[in-house]
Amino acid sequence: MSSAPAVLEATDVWAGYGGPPVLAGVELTLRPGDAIGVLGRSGVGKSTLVEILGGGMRPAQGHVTLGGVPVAKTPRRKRKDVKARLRTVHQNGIAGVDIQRTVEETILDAFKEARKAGRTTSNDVEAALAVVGLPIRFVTRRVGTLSGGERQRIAIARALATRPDLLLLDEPLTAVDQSMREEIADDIRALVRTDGIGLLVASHDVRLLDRLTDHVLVLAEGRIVESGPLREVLRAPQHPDTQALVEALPDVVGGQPPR
Ligand SMILES: Nc1ncnc2c1ncn2[C@@H]1O[C@H](COP(=O)(O)OP(=O)(O)OP(=O)(O)O)[C@@H](O)[C@H]1O
Repeated sequence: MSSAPAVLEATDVWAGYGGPPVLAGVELTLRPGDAIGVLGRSGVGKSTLVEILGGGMRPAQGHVTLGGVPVAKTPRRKRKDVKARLRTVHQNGIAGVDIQRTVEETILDAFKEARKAGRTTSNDVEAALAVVGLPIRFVTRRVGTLSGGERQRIAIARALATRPDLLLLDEPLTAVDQSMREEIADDIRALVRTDGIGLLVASHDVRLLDRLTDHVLVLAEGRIVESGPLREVLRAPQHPDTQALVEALPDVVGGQPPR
């Protein structure tokens, strides 16, 4: 991981929905070009953490900063800047995109929005689509006619087109088949590395995290209980939740780690 100043910093983050806390003192730091995975049992709070890191939900306690600026308490005039520097792609892919727009318009809108916020972007729709393995013929398709997996890929292409400082992905590519998912993961990984984009991916999909990230955090009992390169964490799991996860993945620990 790099030693550059942090792009994202979460300090003592607590959150919940009225019952017991879901997050209870999460700490994490992400530097430009870092690609971090968040693993954890279903319902442990991965999506909640992504929401908080992206400024979509305020923590009950603690704070999150993007390049030193709080993501949740940003004054309205600065909100656009934060939005341009940080992109979140949710599980359901393309929420918030007009399904009547074509793929080309959707990507061009993202370029335009980023330039308005002072970002330098290309205007190359073909290159933006190529990162997620979609050929140029998709440009004329209306978003509403795309399959679930294609929508997820457009959502990621659109987020990356703006060249954010930070990209947050919550269970990306769930609707894309395994071999395609790995290819796309490799392309995204190469781009974030080249451009120094910080990447955080919450997922159950260990193979995806293996392709996409160089470090994982395990979330359990509201906190980060393990941290390290994925294969090391899976080879010597310390926490019962990580052990359970490994038991469900015999091929990963049985001498055949993910490729
Ligand atoms: N709006 C809400 N109101 C009440 N409880 C919620 C709400 N959203 C999430 N929760 C609860 O908070 C906990 C954490 O949910 P979250 O979606 O963050 O977990 P997750 O790790 O992303 O789960 P999964 O892997 O199944 O997607 C769960 O127990 C969930 O039921």
